[in-house]
Amino acid sequence: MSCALLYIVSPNAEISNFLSYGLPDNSSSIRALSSSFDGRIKGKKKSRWSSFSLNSDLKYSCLSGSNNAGNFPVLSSLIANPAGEIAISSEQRVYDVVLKQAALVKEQLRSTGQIDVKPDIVVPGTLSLMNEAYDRCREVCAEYAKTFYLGTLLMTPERRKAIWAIYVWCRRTDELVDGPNASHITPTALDRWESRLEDLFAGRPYDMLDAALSDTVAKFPVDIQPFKDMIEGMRLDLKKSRYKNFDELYLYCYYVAGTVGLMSVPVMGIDPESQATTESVYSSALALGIANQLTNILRDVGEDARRGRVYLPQDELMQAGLSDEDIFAGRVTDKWRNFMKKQIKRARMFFDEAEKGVTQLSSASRWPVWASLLLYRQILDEIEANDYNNFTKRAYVSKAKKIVALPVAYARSMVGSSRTTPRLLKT
Ligand SMILES: CC(C)=CCC/C(C)=C/CC/C(C)=C/CC/C(C)=C/COP(=O)(O)OP(=O)(O)O
Repeated sequence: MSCALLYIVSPNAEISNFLSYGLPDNSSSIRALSSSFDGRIKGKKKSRWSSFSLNSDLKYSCLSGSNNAGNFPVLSSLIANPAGEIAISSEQRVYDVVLKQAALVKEQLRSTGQIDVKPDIVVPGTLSLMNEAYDRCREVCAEYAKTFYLGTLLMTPERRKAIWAIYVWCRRTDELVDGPNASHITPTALDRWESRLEDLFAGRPYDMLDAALSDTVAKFPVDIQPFKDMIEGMRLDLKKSRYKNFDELYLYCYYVAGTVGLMSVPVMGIDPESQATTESVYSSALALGIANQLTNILRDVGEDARRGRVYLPQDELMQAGLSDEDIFAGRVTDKWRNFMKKQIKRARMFFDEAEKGVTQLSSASRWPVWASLLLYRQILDEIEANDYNNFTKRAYVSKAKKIVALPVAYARSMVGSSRTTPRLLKT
């Protein structure tokens, strides 16, 4: 979740060991993959926390619409399949998950009047073990997502620990298909990873890192669905390297990044005085995940192509007079620039959608989210500054720009939700 802020430095072997700690003997492929946390980061391999189509013009014209359930932009709620039948779009399907997550939070608000962290049930000896488990998560987060980690220090102790635990689980999941041993991963290994997830949600964690997440999900209204969906994204990545249209790419982006937004909101918390609906805050969180992923895809076009992957809507490429061959050849032409301009415009729309929700988060959670949003969005500016050469130039935000972004993010985080109608008075 924090990837937009990963200022990654030399990964450390000890931390790698945490990631493979306690894997079942029969899951040697998971063990091999999980234990290889380091390689990809140093070598800057393609990350899953990285990697979108829609009938382009239609997409933009629909963007200001809203569906009947909230302020979620209906980008493509109904789409026609090649046979001309109308099908439910990925966005609509994903929105159902958003509604479910929001309902869980509302349920808790109704019963307790606030989003409360359940107290620790202290069984002698277990508290220190749990502290140790969270401490390991903290170390991983501090090592791999330095700036985000600093941001989490502004959160309440319970929230920050929970964010670390979620971060570590996402990172481990990502490593299964993006780590150095990714070529050994099979759908069966992902199935095993999913049953481990179910176990930890049922209070039966397999290892210490799982134990921290198990504790987190018992304390916060976090649902299993986004976690399962992230694993689904990994399955998709194993079998798919082309996306027919934006609808398909949107679903992929939801799986691998939008899910992170949905996992984070129940922990980050919504400002008790927020006037926004819970659904709209979840929609913004989802939009931030999608925006980050689209940006990541646009930044990494060349790197992905070298792995035989094209995470761009094939129909839009075709409409622009481009093909996979143009991408593999890496030629920056006017056709490519025009295509890229549209893709960048779409990613920015998702960032705009995300912005609406940041101000609704609880005050202590806003700063890290603003910082990650501002920094990741700047990658799009850098792609433009590179004259759209994302084949051989990696767009990155300079240290100086990052440093400037932090106080800007801090200043924005001071602006919260409107104070007129406290959220508890809303239905
Ligand atoms: C906006 C509201 C209401 C809440 C915030 C909810 C959150 C935290 C959303 C963030 C979702 C997120 C960070 C998803 C990960 C997306 C992504 C593309 C990560 C990139 O990961 P890496 O590929 O490791 O990054 P780099 O390659 O840039 O290091």
